[in-house]
Amino acid sequence: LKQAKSDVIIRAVSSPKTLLRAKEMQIADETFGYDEVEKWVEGSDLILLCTPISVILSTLEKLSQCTPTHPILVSDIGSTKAEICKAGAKLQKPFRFVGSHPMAGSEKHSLEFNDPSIFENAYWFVCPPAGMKKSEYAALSEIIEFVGATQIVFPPEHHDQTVAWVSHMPQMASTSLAANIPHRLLDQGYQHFAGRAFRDMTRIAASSWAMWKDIADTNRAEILRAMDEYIAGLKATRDAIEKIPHDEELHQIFLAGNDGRASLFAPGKNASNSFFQLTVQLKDEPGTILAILKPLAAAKLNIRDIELMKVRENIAGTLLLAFKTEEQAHQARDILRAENFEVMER
Ligand SMILES: NC(=O)c1ccc[n+]([C@@H]2O[C@H](COP(=O)([O-])OP(=O)(O)OC[C@H]3O[C@@H](n4cnc5c(N)ncnc54)[C@H](O)[C@@H]3O)[C@@H](O)[C@H]2O)c1
Ligand SMILES: O=C(O)C(=O)C[C@]1(C(=O)O)C=C[C@@H](O)C=C1
Repeated sequence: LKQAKSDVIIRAVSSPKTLLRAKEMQIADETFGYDEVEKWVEGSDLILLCTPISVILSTLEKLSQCTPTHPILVSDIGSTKAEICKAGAKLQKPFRFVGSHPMAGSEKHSLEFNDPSIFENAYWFVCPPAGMKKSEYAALSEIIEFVGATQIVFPPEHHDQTVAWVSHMPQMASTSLAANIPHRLLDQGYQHFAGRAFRDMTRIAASSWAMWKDIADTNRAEILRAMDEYIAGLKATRDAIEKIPHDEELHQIFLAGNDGRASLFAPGKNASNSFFQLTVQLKDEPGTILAILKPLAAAKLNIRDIELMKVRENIAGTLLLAFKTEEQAHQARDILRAENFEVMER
């Protein structure tokens, strides 16, 4: 943001350790401690609250005690919206509040894991109160656009119902899976035999309790509903397996699963831009990723997404590359094949 808009002043509010690091990384112009509320409120145009939800709620309470001298747009990135928007609506002028939530993140935290491309092509929910004009939250929309995300305007309750299914329940499923590896496996060290499926499904089990306890607390009913639906589906799959060799029921569940997964990538309502993907087998030697990226950069091919797909730790694995157009993907495929890489289209 600083590079694109030199007149923007970024004020960071955090712990002394994080503020020091933010200064070193040149991502903050001014720094403030948590308790210096009056100081960081006065003179700000936009305040974006990025703490755990309970702290967003208590900060909104603190803001309501402040009397800044000019208009301030307040927003947040909390993963649930109904309760936060209700609290935000209580802020008086010159504050105005609009809730928001980027659908992108990571199980990792701290500045060291910052990823400037994390919001690229992600959806970013915005929940304005009834009657608020677009122009009143333009500063937030500008940030969303700047980081390459797509703004989706949604009512807060509708947001919470939706993300309960597509984000919160999957977190609970992942956590439950990782929390329940039976001792008969752990005691023998057999968890190390886990393939990519188990590793993919449990990546977010490494997520922070500080973040998720507040999500569970502020979207309890919807998470319970989504989990009940998921558990019923899991039970139906279990029961279908019991009926083998009369396995038509399981077959139908697999077909429905194929369709559900494919629906994530299908064009249609709310579909994000589709991508053309390649997989490249990595060679087990130093600099292999650079050897792939360098000729693509030289050909000015813009990689829209990149993922290191490892089957196990400590092996070379596969690199997944995504391009915006089929033509770019084909050009990349030909360049890499000429460099003797094994490339497949997905
Ligand atoms: N991680 C994700 O995938 C993700 C995605 C979208 C939205 N969110 C939301 O973003 C918010 C932050 O999550 P995160 O993953 O960035 O967590 P994080 O742990 O990386 O960052 C939380 C920040 O809040 C600060 N903080 C913690 N307690 C505080 C307190 N008492 N007073 C002031 N500051 C405090 C921490 O110092 C840290 O800088 C949450 O509300 C979460 O729901 C997270
Ligand atoms: O680490 C991840 O990929 C996440 O799960 C991030 C994720 C999600 O995609 O569900 C989790 C919670 C947030 O509110 C938004 C994003």
